[in-house]
Amino acid sequence: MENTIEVKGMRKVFGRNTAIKHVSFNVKRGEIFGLLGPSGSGKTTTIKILTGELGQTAGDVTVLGFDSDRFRTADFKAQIGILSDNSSLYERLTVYDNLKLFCRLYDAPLEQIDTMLQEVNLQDERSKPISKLSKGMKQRVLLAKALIHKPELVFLDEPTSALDPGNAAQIHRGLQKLNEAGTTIFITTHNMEEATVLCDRVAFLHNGEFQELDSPGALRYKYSTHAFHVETFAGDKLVIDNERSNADQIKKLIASGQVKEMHTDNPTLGQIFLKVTGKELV
Ligand SMILES: Nc1ncnc2c1ncn2[C@@H]1O[C@H](COP(=O)(O)OP(=O)(O)OP(=O)(O)O)[C@@H](O)[C@H]1O
Repeated sequence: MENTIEVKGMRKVFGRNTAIKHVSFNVKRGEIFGLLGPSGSGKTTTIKILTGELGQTAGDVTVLGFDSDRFRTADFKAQIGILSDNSSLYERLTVYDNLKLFCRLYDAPLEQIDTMLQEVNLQDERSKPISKLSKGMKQRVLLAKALIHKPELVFLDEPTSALDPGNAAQIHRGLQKLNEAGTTIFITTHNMEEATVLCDRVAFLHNGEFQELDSPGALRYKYSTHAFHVETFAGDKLVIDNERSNADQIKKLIASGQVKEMHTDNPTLGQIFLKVTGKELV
């Protein structure tokens, strides 16, 4: 199976509100796929459809070879992990006991618990009840819960939104490791840096449709003016088009030893999103 997720003409209507107008895409096996969009653009709705929590109004949705009418089966659930707003924990039980429960539920070996606690940097909290944890710590337990049964495909809805940069970076490293081991990851985020660092491909969701779908690098190249921005030690700032006819000028500048900084102007994903949709990604 080349594609882990296949979506054709997906549409979702809530009463008079069309949350997803018409969306088609594939997620390749082993890929980290990022869905980017501002609040209310339909990211959570998309994850809910792909995980069987909501039915689509129209369109064909296949995940891990299962058609959407089989998303509620235990077989399907055993192969996916989900971290979303709806994920919950038993507040009075300890971190360890929570994860033990989920291990039992999914028939996962208990040894997985300590490995997972290490991955999410919560070894010291293993005997604390959930009610005594910070929001960021709870989020990390939820992540451990989503991954405890080693699912083939993981859906992460804004996984690092409650985390400080240090913990977010650690989670990113953990997700990269997980992905290197073969897990496909579908992630939604507002965080452009997160998307740039983590995702093989990203889609921009706006007004219920995809506006762009490509790798962060390809999008940054596509929206670049390809000009060199040069700053000299004397404080002069030059913009030189990346043209063969400017090669001599660039050569001379470098030879003069006066170049303090030189870079191309590849825009950030946030800037591209704003350009494409006219909206900030917040
Ligand atoms: N159960 C529901 N009933 C009615 N409308 C809904 C329901 N769930 C979502 N919507 C609407 O669908 C649209 C998309 O919402 P969704 O939660 O998918 O956005 P989102 O991109 O995940 O936003 P956020 O980043 O704020 O979580 C919104 O207009 C929302 O009000």
